[in-house]
Amino acid sequence: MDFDTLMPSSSHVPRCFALLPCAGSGSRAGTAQPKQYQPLAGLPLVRHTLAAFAGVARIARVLVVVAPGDEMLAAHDASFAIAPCGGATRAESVFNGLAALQALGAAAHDWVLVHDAARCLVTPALIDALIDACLPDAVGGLLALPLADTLKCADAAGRVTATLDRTGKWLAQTPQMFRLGALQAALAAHAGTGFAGITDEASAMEAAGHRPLLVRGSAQNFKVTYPEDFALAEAVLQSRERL
Ligand SMILES: Nc1ccn([C@@H]2O[C@H](COP(=O)(O)OP(=O)(O)OP(=O)(O)O)[C@@H](O)[C@H]2O)c(=O)n1
Ligand SMILES: C[C@](O)(CO)[C@H](O)COP(=O)(O)O
Repeated sequence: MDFDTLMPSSSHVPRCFALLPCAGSGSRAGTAQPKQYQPLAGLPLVRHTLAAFAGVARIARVLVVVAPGDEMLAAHDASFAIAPCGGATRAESVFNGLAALQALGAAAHDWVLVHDAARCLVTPALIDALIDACLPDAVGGLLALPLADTLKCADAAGRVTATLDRTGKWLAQTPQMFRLGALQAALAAHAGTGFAGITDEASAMEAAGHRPLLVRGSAQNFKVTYPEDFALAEAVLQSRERL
């Protein structure tokens, strides 16, 4: 175990923790190693994600969930903790990570910001905007973007069957910020089905009857998923260095 000890909250003021699921295989990325470790602007991709969270003063601790046996981040500094408890799905990795956060001293009333390790272009400003919007909220919420394009429905042959009304439709991003205890309970309800249909934290919270807050994210906060995404992510990082 690579857990650092964290003192339990000495007051009732909820703290903010970050939980980075980093245990995927990156099968759509076409890289030899999991995409989160692919070099990007001179650093493993996940290091850019970690750098963004390191720039947010209100984050008490960052926990990275990796696959069992994954040593890629083993030689790390004390700026984050690692839990080798990744599961078969993203939701299972998050669920296991929440228990690891509790073992580090996080409490049920603390906030958890769950963020894809693969969204390496998130910025401190975006994370702060989510925290600002969610701290006063009873439920919590997520970064997301209103659909910018016309939305089509397809058949199995790849032909359009309908054009859907995009009014009120958003693309979910991360971070997604909820109280640790509420998120844990919401996810636990799906453990028996292998978290079927739970593709993000908000979907678990919605299924539990909550209505998460949508906070406008950024097109730059995309998830590196396909081979062509690496060059785009690198170009964005390099453009920021020039600023
Ligand atoms: N069992 C899993 C699956 C995914 N993830 C993490 O969840 C994030 C978002 O998932 P996605 O982009 O779908 O990553 P992969 O599952 O790795 O990609 P693919 O579906 O292409 O295999 C990534 O940071 C990934 O490492 C995880 O921690 N545990
Ligand atoms: C959580 C997420 O980033 C929201 O868009 C996304 O759903 C994760 O990717 P996956 O392909 O569903 O694992």
